[in-house]
Amino acid sequence: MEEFILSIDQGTTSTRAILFDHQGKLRYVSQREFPQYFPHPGWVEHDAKQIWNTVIEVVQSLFIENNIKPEQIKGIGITNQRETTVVWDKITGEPIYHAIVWQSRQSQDICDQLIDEGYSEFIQKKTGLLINPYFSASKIRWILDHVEIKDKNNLLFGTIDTWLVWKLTGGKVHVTDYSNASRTLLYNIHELKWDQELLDLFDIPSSMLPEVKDSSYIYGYSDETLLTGLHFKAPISGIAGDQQASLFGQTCFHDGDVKNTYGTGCFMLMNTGNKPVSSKNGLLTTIAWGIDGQVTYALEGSVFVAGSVMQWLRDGLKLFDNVLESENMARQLNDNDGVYLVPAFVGLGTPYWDNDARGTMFGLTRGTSRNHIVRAALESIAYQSKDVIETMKEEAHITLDHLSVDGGATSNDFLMQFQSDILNTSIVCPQVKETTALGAAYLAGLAVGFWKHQEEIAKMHSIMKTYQPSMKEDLRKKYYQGWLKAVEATRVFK
Ligand SMILES: Nc1ncnc2c1ncn2[C@@H]1O[C@H](COP(=O)(O)OP(=O)(O)O)[C@@H](O)[C@H]1O
Ligand SMILES: O=P(O)(O)OC[C@H](O)CO
Repeated sequence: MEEFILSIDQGTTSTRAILFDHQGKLRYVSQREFPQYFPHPGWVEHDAKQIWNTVIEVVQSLFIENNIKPEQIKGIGITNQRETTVVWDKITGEPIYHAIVWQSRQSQDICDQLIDEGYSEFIQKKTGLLINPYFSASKIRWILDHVEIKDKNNLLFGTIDTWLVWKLTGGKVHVTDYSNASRTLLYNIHELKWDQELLDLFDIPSSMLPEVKDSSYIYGYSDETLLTGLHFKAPISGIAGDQQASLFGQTCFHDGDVKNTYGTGCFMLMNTGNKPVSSKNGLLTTIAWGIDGQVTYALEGSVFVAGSVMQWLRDGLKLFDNVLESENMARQLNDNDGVYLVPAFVGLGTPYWDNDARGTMFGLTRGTSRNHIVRAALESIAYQSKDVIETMKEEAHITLDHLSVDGGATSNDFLMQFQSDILNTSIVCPQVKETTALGAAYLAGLAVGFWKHQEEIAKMHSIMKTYQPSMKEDLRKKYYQGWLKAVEATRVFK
């Protein structure tokens, strides 16, 4: 009977269950989108119970539709949208508020106060992060401030990995891994512990926090009564935040290896080995993973709105019915004709970290068509990634001979070719596009002996497609200068 690792990839817009075989090949996938809630401008929320339901649905349909027997599963890997914050009551098992999503800005005031009080350096030294509503700490504080609570002692906090493990184990295990802990603004990435001074600063009881473990580790077993009718008991043996998981899935195992993921947002991570490299230019220092008690660090550039700008064009502006159409629309034009879209819907991330910036469009004329707006949106994804790469080059003194990419939006050929042109660098797409899920599967497989070591995994990595730059230097410069001007103007207009 064939054996698999089950990977659960809980992303910002959808949940996927994927089976990988011993060769690291993607064999079966099941996926469900779930509702996004925007209760106020700049706020983004999910219903944690709906998220859990999508997990049950995708796992069940994966098994039933492909006739998979539970005993074929040798381990479960979980990877998740990071920072998104759930607080629930451990007695009732009920979340006390919606999950506050990483993109949400509702805890801005809490962050502004700490910045005004001069805590930025103090917090960056301990966590490698900036004071920003993006990270979990101010979201927890916001929930504690805004929800009527009967007994604080019964509350548990978790990022989505923690919530899912707790649900999968029938409420027995409250745990996270180093990569997710490092995104909370409460974890000391040098001492590898929850930091009491930060807990005091945000006034968060330590009793709410999960235990922090390696990213490849047997955390517990799935409760067989939960996934109805499947009698499904398997070790949960890998956890990593989705961006770190894709770094692992791209086999960026060595100091200096870089990848960029094009999903809801864009996240570029560089492996920095066993050294946390601190940034002066708006990059984040974070934990990539922990294996056998050894932590690997990464430097990260974060773009808040990338693929989601295409969803806005589809759902908000109704410029097309399917994001796949965007490629053809952009190709109708030979030039951007000076039209720029800066999708700062929830502010700007690396390198600007401007929470107050909002989306803007420039260069409109009577000749501007839907195609121009679509092209400008796709170009904005590439320009934002260039902003991050330029910062990384400056900060880490790297020369990049290629960029490994993954994520939903990499299926857009126009975008990938434009990215290659604007960076003047080749872009390399792996055979397995679901690199995030693959990384979590690798971590889970290593813990249960499905794969023996990282070298075995590295040998399985293969490339599907490479894009080569073909744009003339003067045009490349003109396009990027236009973008920088558009960003500057966006930041003035507040
Ligand atoms: N062909 C495409 N062109 C542009 N964007 C796309 C395309 N296909 C998917 N996307 C975008 O990619 C995102 C989905 O990618 P995915 O990696 O699944 O994201 P996440 O894990 O954040 O949910 C969506 O925001 C979607 O708009
Ligand atoms: O859902 P994604 O893939 O865009 O990832 C979201 C990130 O983890 C947020 O930090």
